[in-house]
Amino acid sequence: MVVASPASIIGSEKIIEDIELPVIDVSIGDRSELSNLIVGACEKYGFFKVINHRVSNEIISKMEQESLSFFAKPFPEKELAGPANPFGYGCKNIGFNGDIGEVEYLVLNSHPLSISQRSKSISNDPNKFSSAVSGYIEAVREVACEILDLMAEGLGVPDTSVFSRLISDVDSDSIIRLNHYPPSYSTNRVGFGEHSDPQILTLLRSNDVGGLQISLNDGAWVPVSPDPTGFCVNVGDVLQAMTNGRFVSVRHRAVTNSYNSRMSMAYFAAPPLDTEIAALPHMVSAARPTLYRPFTWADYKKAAYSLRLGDARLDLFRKQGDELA
Ligand SMILES: C=C1C[C@]23C[C@@]1(O)CC[C@H]2[C@@]12CC[C@H](O)[C@@](C)(C(=O)O1)[C@H]2[C@@H]3C(=O)O
Ligand SMILES: O=C(O)CCC(=O)C(=O)O
Ligand SMILES: [Fe+2]
Repeated sequence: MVVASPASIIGSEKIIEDIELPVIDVSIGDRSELSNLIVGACEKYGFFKVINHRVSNEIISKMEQESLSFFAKPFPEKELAGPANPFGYGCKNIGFNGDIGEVEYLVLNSHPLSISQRSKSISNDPNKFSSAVSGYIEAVREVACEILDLMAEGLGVPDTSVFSRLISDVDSDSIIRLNHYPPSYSTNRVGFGEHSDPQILTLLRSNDVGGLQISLNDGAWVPVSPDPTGFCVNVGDVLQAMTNGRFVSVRHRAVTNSYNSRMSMAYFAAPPLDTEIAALPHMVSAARPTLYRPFTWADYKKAAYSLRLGDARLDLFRKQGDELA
């Protein structure tokens, strides 16, 4: 039996308020400047904010409205869309290994057919729900593809669609997660504990209530100021492996706000299950040998789901001593 540990109270950790995280205006015309800014942010923080993207307000507010309506339902009705195994509605329990947090959520596979089937247990107007979710996914996927192409260009990789091809594949294993963190009234609490995202890239949009924090290497936490008009973008473990550690899959967490509800929606861009993940040849040299053994996305997902939220999954695939050649 797995015993859940209580969601912790935010206490004595070091919180650094005065670091300016990179904000990237993707509407600027100069592609080479844009790709250099993105590469710099991914190397230093594994994280940046995107503004002036092309996802319309209409698409975002339709999605937000559906999310609000779902979380506003009485608990027994929401439970009909659960349990999250891993898709569906979950409350407080995260994953299968005893992690808990002050959050309720809905995780959906990104395929329109799967959304449409599941929407029957989620919404009183399933067609409206599935059209809002599919429209949102299509629009954020386009932004994600554009960002991934700019990354490849900035890294000098000859095949500039090497990353975006994986997430635009019809069999891509991308998912969407809607999170709702109710106010905690007294002390701030951990809503979604420290972790890295397993996939290639995450695009997260939230309402105007803060809570997201990213971890610096020394254990200090940097709060990310909320901006409902932009996206927070972070590198996932697969992109760290494909760039041979040049980009970092940043550890992050979400804490509750004392007075207001935080709502976030995260799109996790992933490759098809049978994709073999290995460092791109361009990222490997004598001075920078391959860090990870090749694995398929299916292998990686299996490992991720067998571990706790905060475990360093990628370390399982790290080459040791004489394997480093
Ligand atoms: C504890 C877990 C929840 C998670 C699967 C895992 O075993 C480890 C990774 C977790 C995570 C983090 C990013 C995403 O929110 C998520 C959907 C994912 O792909 O990996 C969650 C998983 C989950 O909640 O099912
Ligand atoms: O809600 C947030 O700000 C973070 C959520 C998150 O990290 C996740 O869903 O993986
Ligand atoms: Fe995350």
